[in-house]
Amino acid sequence: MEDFDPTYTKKCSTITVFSLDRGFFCEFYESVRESCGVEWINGTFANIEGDRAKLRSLLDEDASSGPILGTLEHVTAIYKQKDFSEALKRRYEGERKLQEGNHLAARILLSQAIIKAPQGSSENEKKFLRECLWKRSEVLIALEESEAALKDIKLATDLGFPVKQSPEYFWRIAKCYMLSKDFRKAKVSLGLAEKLVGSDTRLREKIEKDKEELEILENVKTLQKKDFLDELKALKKDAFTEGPSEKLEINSSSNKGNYFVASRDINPGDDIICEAPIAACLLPENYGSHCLHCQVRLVAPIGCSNCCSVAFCSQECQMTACTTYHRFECQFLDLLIGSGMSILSFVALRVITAAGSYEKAVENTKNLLDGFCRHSGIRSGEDYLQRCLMAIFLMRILQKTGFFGRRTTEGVEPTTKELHICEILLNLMESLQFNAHEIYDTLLGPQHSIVGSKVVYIGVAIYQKASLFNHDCFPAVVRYFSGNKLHLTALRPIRAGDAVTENYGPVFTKQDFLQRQRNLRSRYWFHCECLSCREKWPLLADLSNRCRIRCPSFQCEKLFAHPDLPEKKIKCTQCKSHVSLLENVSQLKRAESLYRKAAEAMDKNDIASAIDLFKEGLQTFFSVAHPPHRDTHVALESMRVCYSLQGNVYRK
Ligand SMILES: C[S@@+](CC[C@H](N)C(=O)[O-])C[C@H]1O[C@@H](n2cnc3c(N)ncnc32)[C@H](O)[C@@H]1O
Repeated sequence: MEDFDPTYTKKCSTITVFSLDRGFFCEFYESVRESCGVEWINGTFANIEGDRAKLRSLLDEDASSGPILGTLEHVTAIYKQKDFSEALKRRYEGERKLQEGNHLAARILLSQAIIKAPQGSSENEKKFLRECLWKRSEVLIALEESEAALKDIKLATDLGFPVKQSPEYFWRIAKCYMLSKDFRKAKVSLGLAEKLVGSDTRLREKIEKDKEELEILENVKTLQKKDFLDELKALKKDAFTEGPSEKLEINSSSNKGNYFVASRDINPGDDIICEAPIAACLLPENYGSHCLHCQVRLVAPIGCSNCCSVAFCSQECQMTACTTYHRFECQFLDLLIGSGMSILSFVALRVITAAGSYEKAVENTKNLLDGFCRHSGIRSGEDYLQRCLMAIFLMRILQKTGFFGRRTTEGVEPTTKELHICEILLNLMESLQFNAHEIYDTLLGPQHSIVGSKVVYIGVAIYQKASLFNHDCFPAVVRYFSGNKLHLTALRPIRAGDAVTENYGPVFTKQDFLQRQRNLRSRYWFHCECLSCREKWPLLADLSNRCRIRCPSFQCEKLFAHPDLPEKKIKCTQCKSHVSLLENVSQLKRAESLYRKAAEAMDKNDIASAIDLFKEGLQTFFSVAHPPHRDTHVALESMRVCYSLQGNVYRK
C-alpha cells in the first residue's frame, strides 16, 4: 500500500462537501463540470486569484452560469409541516399504550403527537398540546424521569392547565420531587394535594400511600445504592468548569502550521480545555433523538412551532434556535437534506444563519477565518468547483429564506452583500474540512456497564481553540463532549514546551504506519512525523512490556534498552556516570501493578478509583521508562474510556 492515494484523497475531499450516492447535488456538480470541461476547471478556473473572483467567474462564464442559474432558480421551500390528524392519531395510540402499561411506547407516541401538533395561538391548539404534555408527564413519572416530567407539567400549566382546581397536579409534582429525592418539597406538594383531593377516593389512596413511602424514604435515604449513571453525573461536577486554558501557548513552524504547546508541565488527568462550539449541527438521522440545539439525547422532546422535522430538549433551546438559525433553515430543511450536502456544509450554513444578519455574520467570521488552516495553495480546480457550487447553493437558500431582507428580484444574481456571504461560506467550507470535530455519545454496554460500551457519532461542530491542536498517532489527550461542549483532558505527562496533541483518528496501536499516513494525507493533507511514525512502533497486538528505561541520573535524557540484569551497573554514554537501572525497573513493575488495580476498579464500574490509579500508574511509568510499552497503551486506552464516560453517556 502506498502512503498517498490520489483517488482516495479526492473522494475524501468531495464527501466533505456532498454525498456521492445520495441527493441531487452530485448530479448538479457533474452537470456544471461537464459543461465547463476539466481543462478549463483545472487550468483557467484553478488559477483565478482569490475566492470571490472564482465565485464571480462561475456566475459570469456562459458554460457555468447556464446550469447554475437553471438549477438554482427552482430552489423552493420543502419541509415537514405540522399535521393535526397525525398528531391526534399518535396521541390516541400513546394513551392506549399507557393504559396497557407500555410506558416506553407511550412516551414515544405522545412525543410524536407533541411535535406534530400545530402550535398556533388558537385555544383548541393550546388545549391539545397541554393535554398531550399532561399525559406525557404521567408516563414520565412512571418511567421515573422526574426532571422531564416536571418540565412537561410546567409547560402544560404555561399553556393554561387549570392548576388551582387540580389535586392531581400537586400529587404529580410531589411524585417528581420524591423521585429526585427532594423530600422537603415532596412533603409540601403532597400536603397541598391532600387539601384539594375532596371526594376522589382513587387519588386519596395514592396520596396516603405516598405519604407512607415518603416517610420510609426519608429514613433510608443515606443507605440507598446509587445508580451507575448517577455516579457518573457526580464525577462530572468538577470536570465541567469552562475557562481559558492557561496551560497552553501557540507555537508555529513551516511544516506544522500553528499548534498548541504546553506552557508548563501537564500531568495525566489535567483538564486542558472546555469549549462551547461556534456552531454545531446534528446528523439529520438524529433529528428525532437529540436536541437540535445542544445535542443532548431527548427524553421528552418539544417541537418547533412551524415544522415537525426537529426537536428540542427544553424551551430555552427551542427559543434560541427558533429565534436565530432555525428561523432561516426551517422551511428548507428537507431540500437541504435531500440535496445530499455534507454535515460540514450544514455547519458552514449554520455559522451564517446563527449570526442572524449579514452584518453580524461578517463580524463573527472576521477574525475567525484567519485562524483556521485551509490548504488553499494546494487545492485543485475541481475541488474548488465543488466548494464554490455548494457556497452558491447555500447563498441561494439564504436569499430565499429572507436572510438578506426583502429582495427586489427573484433572480439568483447576488448583490454585493450576498456575494460576500457566499465568499465567507466558501472560506468556511475550506476550513471546516480540516478543523471540524465530530460529536459523539457513549452508549453503555448491555449490563449498563463500561464493558461493551460503544461510541456513536451524532453531529459535527466547529470550535475556535480546539482547532489549534495538531495530530499525534500517540495521542496526548482524550476528547469528550457534554452536550456539544468539547473537553480535552491530558492522558499522559506533557512537558513544558512540548506539543499538546489531539488524535485525528489514526492511532498507532490500531493502524500500521502506512495506513495512518494514507489516512492523514488523504483527509488532512499532511505527512505525520510523530515519534510513533518516526520509530515505526508496532501495533498493540505486537507490543511487549520490554520497553526502554530512562537513565536515573538527574536530567539525563539517555534511554537504555530493557536490561536482562537490572542490578548490574552500566556506564551511561550521555552523562558518563555508572548507573544501576534496578530502581527504575522496579518502578516500572509498580506502574504495571497500578494499571492492573485500575482495570479491576473499572470492572466494578468504580470510575473515580480507576482514574486515580491510572493517573498514578502513568506518572510512574513516564518518570522511569519510555513508550512503547504494551500495558501502558492498554492503560491509556482504558483511561480514555473512563474520561469519555464523563461526557454524553446513555443506556442503549
Ligand atoms: C485542526 S488543524 C491544526 C492547526 C493547524 N496546524 C493550523 O495551522 O491551523 C489541522 C491541520 O494542521 C496540520 N497538522 C496537524 N497535525 C500535524 C502534524 N502532526 N504534522 C504536520 N501538520 C499537522 C495539517 O495541515 C492539518 O490539516
